[in-house]
Amino acid sequence: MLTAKNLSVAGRLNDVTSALEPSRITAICGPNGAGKSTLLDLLAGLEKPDTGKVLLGETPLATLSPHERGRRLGYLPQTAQIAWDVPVRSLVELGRMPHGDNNRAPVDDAMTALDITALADRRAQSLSGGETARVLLARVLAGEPEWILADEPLAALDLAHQLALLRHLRAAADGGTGVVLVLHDLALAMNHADHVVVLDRGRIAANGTCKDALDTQIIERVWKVAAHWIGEPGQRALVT
Ligand SMILES: Nc1ncnc2c1ncn2[C@@H]1O[C@H](COP(=O)(O)OP(=O)(O)OP(=O)(O)O)[C@@H](O)[C@H]1O
Repeated sequence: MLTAKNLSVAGRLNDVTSALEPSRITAICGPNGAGKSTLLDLLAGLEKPDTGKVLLGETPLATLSPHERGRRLGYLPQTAQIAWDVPVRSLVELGRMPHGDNNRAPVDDAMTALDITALADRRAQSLSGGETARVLLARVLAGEPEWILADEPLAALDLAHQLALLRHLRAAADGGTGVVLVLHDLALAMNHADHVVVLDRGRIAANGTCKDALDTQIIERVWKVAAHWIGEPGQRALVT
């Protein structure tokens, strides 16, 4: 369990308490500025709350060494950039750094899952935006973290790569990994998450199953948009 207990950060998160379960995909949704990235940064231990704490199991995240945090939590920021112009494969291999090994299998698996094997020898800074996003995600997956914390991981991906990544994340969740995704696309959250946390102005506005948390009344209250869902479960579309 990854627990955010009574967190607050001045002006950004105001008393957020939420528990995230392993073996499922949790979507964090909410309007611009609601505090989604702030919450993810706190869950990843990259930012310290003014009050409250984050627990990984029973252990306060703040007491873990950066090394252990890096091994257990795989984090992909919203505006991920590649600082070093190394070959793509070397960049993905950096995902193994917290383990101190050069285990090839998880690196190969991650590169296959993100369809970047053909890019292995390309210089990282020569890639397109979507290719860059896939490479950085592969680095996270190569670390085989207990938790994947990703801020808008699907935003730069084309449809086929979105679906491939979602299949991979589902397989990871089925294997016990906790997957936490910040998503703006409410239909992706509705169709692919198991659980949704809706943030509104730094507070939790809804926390439950996709159907409950993304109920049209909540969408109207939080996003100020009148909308309705159409289609079958798993294939729903939001019509405004
Ligand atoms: N380092 C910071 N210092 C002060 N305020 C910040 C900082 N980073 C973000 N904020 C503010 O905190 C609020 C929440 O920001 P956050 O990035 O968590 O929102 P978000 O829900 O991820 O938004 P978006 O959908 O636009 O990415 C915003 O009003 C933002 O301007």
